[in-house]
Amino acid sequence: MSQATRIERAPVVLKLEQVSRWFGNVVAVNDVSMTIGAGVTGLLGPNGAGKSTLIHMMSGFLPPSSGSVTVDGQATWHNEGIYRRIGLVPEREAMYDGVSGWDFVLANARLHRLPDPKAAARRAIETVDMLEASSRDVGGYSKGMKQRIKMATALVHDPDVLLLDEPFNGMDPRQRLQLMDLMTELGRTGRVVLFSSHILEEVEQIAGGIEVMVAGRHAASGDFREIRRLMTERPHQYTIRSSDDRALAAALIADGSTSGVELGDRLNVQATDYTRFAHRLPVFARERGIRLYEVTPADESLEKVFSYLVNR
Ligand SMILES: Nc1ncnc2c1ncn2[C@@H]1O[C@H](COP(=O)(O)OP(=O)(O)OP(=O)(O)O)[C@@H](O)[C@H]1O
Repeated sequence: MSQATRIERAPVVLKLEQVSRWFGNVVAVNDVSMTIGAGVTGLLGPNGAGKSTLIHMMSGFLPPSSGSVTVDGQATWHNEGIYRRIGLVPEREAMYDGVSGWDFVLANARLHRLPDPKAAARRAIETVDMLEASSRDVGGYSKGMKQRIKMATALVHDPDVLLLDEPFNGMDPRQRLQLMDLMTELGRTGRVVLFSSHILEEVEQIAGGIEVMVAGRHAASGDFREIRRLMTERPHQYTIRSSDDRALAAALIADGSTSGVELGDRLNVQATDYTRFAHRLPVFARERGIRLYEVTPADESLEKVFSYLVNR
């Protein structure tokens, strides 16, 4: 992706004060207060934690049941002036297959009543490096390409606040890196860039600060290293696929960084010392000529860590 516009702007503040939102009897967001400033912030939490609900309220598409969500002191809900300052990349795809990427972004530029919608659409599409493919129909795009066109749509009016719901879903490693660079650049130019994820490692790579949600509640906030340290004190579970799971399991069990391994379709490992495990695993594999195909943090373990944060 090409570099985002470098225009510096006055730092923006997105503020939530005692925000709750319920759907019938379900409390999706429960008394959440947070202040998010310029830069990249990760909104982290297990499935169903309330991340999407929070993002919808931040974007002004959903009213809080109680409390307030403001950008620079102005409520986001039902506020047209604020809509012009916010860009949203929703988790779900709300795109028409028979429409080209170009038309999709242009339609949004027109909805924002931009003075030169074509120039704005072109700039946004260039930013996400999709100019060449933009004349093709969205139906033929890969998941990653759709994600980039959604991003162009959110950027077309050059918003101060960019909200992204699980933006890395379905992206290959190269696309992930490109998006991470773009988000970092946007954050550096004074914008609020907030993205949700349930994957800790993703957030770790780009977020300056993090906000952790668990079961609708605000569980932790602020410095990533501090929260990470709390998390590393708990055992982490990983699922591994390799060319020789059995030999890898034997090596790991002999090492002090794991407290348990389970050999089935895949190799499940419980790492007690995360740093040592992350360092030793590739070394073991290389020494034994084993190829590592996949190392994935298992979600349940993160959920345990999250609930640990809430209950501490
Ligand atoms: N429109 C709705 N009607 C009823 N319940 C809802 C609605 N939207 C969300 N919920 C409920 O609110 C809770 C929080 O959901 P939300 O989608 O905000 O979580 P999330 O952290 O984004 O999860 P995920 O990572 O799975 O998207 C869940 O229990 C969900 O079932």
